Amino acid sequence: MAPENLISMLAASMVDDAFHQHGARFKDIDMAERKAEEAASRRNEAASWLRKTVGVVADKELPEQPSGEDFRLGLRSGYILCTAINRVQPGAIPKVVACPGDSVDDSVLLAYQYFENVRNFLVVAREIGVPVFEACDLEKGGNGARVVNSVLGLKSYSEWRQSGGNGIWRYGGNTKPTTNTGNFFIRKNSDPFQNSLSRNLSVADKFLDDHNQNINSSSLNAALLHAIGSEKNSNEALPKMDMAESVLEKLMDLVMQEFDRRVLNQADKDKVNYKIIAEQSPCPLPPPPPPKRKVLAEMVGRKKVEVGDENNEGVQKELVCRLTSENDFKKKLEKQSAILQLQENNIKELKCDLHSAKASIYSMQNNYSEELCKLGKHLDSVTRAASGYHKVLEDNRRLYNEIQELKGSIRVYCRVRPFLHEKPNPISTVCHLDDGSISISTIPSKNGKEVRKSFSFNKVFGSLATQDEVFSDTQPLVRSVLDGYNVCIFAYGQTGSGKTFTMSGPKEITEESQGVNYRALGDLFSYTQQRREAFHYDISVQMIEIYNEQVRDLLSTDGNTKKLEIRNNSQMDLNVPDANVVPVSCSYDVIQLMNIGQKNRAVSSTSMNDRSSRSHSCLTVHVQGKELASGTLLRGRMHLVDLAGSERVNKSEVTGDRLKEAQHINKSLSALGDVIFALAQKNPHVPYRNSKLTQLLQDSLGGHAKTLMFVHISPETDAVGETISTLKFAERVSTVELGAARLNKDSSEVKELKDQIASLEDALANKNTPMKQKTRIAKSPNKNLGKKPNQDFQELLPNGIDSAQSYEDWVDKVMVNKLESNSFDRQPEDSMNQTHLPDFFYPGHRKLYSGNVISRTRSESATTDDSDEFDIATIDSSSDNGYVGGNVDVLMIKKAQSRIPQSPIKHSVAGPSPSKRVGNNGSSLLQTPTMTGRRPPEYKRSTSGGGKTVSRK
Ligand SMILES: Nc1ncnc2c1ncn2[C@@H]1O[C@H](COP(=O)(O)OP(=O)(O)OP(=O)(O)O)[C@@H](O)[C@H]1O
Repeated sequence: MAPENLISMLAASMVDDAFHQHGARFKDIDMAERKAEEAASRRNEAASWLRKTVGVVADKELPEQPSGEDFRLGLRSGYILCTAINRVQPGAIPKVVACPGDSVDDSVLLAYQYFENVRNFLVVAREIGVPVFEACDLEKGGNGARVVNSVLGLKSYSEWRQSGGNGIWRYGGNTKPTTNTGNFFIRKNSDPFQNSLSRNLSVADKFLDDHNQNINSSSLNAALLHAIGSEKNSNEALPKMDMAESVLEKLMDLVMQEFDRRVLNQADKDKVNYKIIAEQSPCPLPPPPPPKRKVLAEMVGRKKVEVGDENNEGVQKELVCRLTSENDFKKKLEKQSAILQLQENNIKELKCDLHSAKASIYSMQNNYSEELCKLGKHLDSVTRAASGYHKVLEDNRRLYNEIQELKGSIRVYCRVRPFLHEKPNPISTVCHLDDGSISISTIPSKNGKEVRKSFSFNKVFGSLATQDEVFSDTQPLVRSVLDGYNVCIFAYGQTGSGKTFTMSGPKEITEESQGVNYRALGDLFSYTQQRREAFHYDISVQMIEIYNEQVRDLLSTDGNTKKLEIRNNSQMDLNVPDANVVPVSCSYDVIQLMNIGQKNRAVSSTSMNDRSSRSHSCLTVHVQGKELASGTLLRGRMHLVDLAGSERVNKSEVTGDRLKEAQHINKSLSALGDVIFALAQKNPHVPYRNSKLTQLLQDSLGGHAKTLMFVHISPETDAVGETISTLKFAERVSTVELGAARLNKDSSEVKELKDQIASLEDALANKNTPMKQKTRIAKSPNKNLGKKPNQDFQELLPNGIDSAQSYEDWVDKVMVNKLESNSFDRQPEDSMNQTHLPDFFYPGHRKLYSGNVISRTRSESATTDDSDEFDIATIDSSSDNGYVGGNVDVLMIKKAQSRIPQSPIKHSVAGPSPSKRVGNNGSSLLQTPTMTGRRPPEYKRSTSGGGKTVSRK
């Protein structure tokens, strides 16, 4: 083998050895830290040996584990070192200059003496074979490691001597004799690199030894010479140790080069590996460690400087650490790639799992969607069935309501007043109530058992019901006025039971406590606003009261309302052009008017109610709507009636005027009872005219109006008698069927015709032509189209009879005859002398509507006492000349009719019911005859001819 190859092989072998043996040992240990640790450990070892041997470590006391600087400076005087060597080898240094302590100045003299000590120590140490240092190493910035190394060498020597001094001592465990004074690379036995180096150096030593014996003949000689670059001197005999040093230096160079080359190769490989791993890694890897090339170059440079120094173990150690860390990094990378591989495998497995999970989810989804589909179908059928059921229910309700509508049943709402005076645990007679029924507990019967009576109504409101709740159930009825229906809402009940509260509100009215009257008008106005695009509405109101059987206009300032002027002058301020019918355009007007009306109403204090209404009040709202597109007219009228309360005079303890009022009230309510009774029994005769009240309500109770009664009861036990009778009465009212409500609708053509008739009528009147008796057979209802009722009626009058006169007399006659003949009617004693209801309560009131109206409703004609005298014919609403609208029964004179062929259709004849007929001037027929008290001589009732006729004398 060539010598250069041998040296290279030696270097490579050393590097291999170092990598192989100690690669894993320094895993994860930081090089600098490790170096520092080791240096500290060696220093501590040296310090502790000095402490043990000399007693002190330094010229002054040092901590247990001194720093490098402290340790080094502490030995500056050389005293401790010399003492230590004398202890190991007594008398080795005969003269040692003692350390003077802190008090002595560090003068030049002392420095010299110290130097002497140090020099003596180094000389002896060198003789013994202990590693030495430079004197300057004890100064600031000196190489402390060499000082420590020297002390530890001394320690080692001391131990060797103590153990008997067998063999040849050599620091580092080498058994080579210590006679040489050369520098050593040898380090502690524990140092890994040292082991490798030692082993390889042993090879070198052996080689050198061999070479020494046969220096000129062996090829190794050339290798060594080559290694030290002294080939030309190969024949010269070199001193063995000098040659060894040169060989070692060269060897170290080669080791470093080999090391550097390998590390650089490894760095390149790592770089490639890192790139591959980074590409495969699912998550970003930490950046690769910086290339070691520069560091190594530095190390190599440093090695060059330090080679030959016995303290270059730091560099060696550092190199080993570098190698180790590189190795660690490689292992780390391998480990990471193994982890990555593992993770890849795991991911593959997970992917498989995911696929299978997905597959099972898809199948589950399919199953579920099938199930859902089935459920959906099932649900669909159930929903259809349910909606069908609901529809059936709804239809039932609708049909029921329609039947009710068709029957025209009077709706009855019951309201229970709360207790007024707060008593602890008041006992209520109302033991149960729900939406449509109420049970009253009556006085215990003789056997002590509580008796309960139950009543059913359209709606029952408990004592906690608010005004708003009460109105909300009334609202649809109110709104139908705008559609052309006649509506009547009246409050009935015992005195103090809450009628006025429901209709108007409490004494101090707020928005919340407003009663039906205010709310109804407010609602009408807001509803007209909603419809303003399609309809134009005119709304007017009136307010009257029936007080002691007298009718008084609560908003009027003239006539029989003189008293009102005295009671309240405020209405003068209103500046209303027509006091009877007041056009209103907004809720504010209405509120003002109603407030005045309320104030004008007769109210007194009784023991039952401190603000007891002593009159029946009626607020009438007239509505005329015009459909803008077609010109069709809709007419509706609404009575809002607050009746005076019935009272037992002995209970209310009234006397004088109050008593008289109570009697009138009770009488009129009794008349109302009679009317209801007759209607409920479907009696042919209904005694409307027995009181002003029944006359007032005649349209609503007997016509085709929508009628609602609020029946009020008090909850107190002492009122149970009145409560029961009130509820019985209300129940009877609810059985009254008025027939379907009729729409008051005139098409524009009808209106035109009416206007024509009116003008013709005027022309006729102007001509003053004697009226011929004419009969007219209504072959069809349309025949009556455009006929004014008066015209019809005048057509029926005999020749030569003044129409107006005859008309009045005729009515009177009929009435008188009827009164005389029908003892069932309980006509009020003073009926003929009393003021009658103002004409605005009747259809065709001239102030509101164009054209005079002679009309009455079918029910009226069918059930009044006139019914047996007249044939009744029904005409279609389209031919209705009257305000009431719908079927209008007109009178037909049988005699006159006899000349005319009978129509197969039921005839409609001219002529109103006496109770409803109005004269040419539009005033109520009822008013005129009774006001005058005259009886019409021209007419008499005749039953000849077998039919229901009215004949002229
Ligand atoms: N639902 C109610 N909530 C609170 N207070 C009520 C209610 N109903 C009636 N009242 C009060 O009861 C008292 C009597 O009521 P109201 O004057 O309305 O009775 P009435 O039936 O009109 O009596 P009358 O027939 O004597 O005129 C009043 O003080 C009224 O405020």
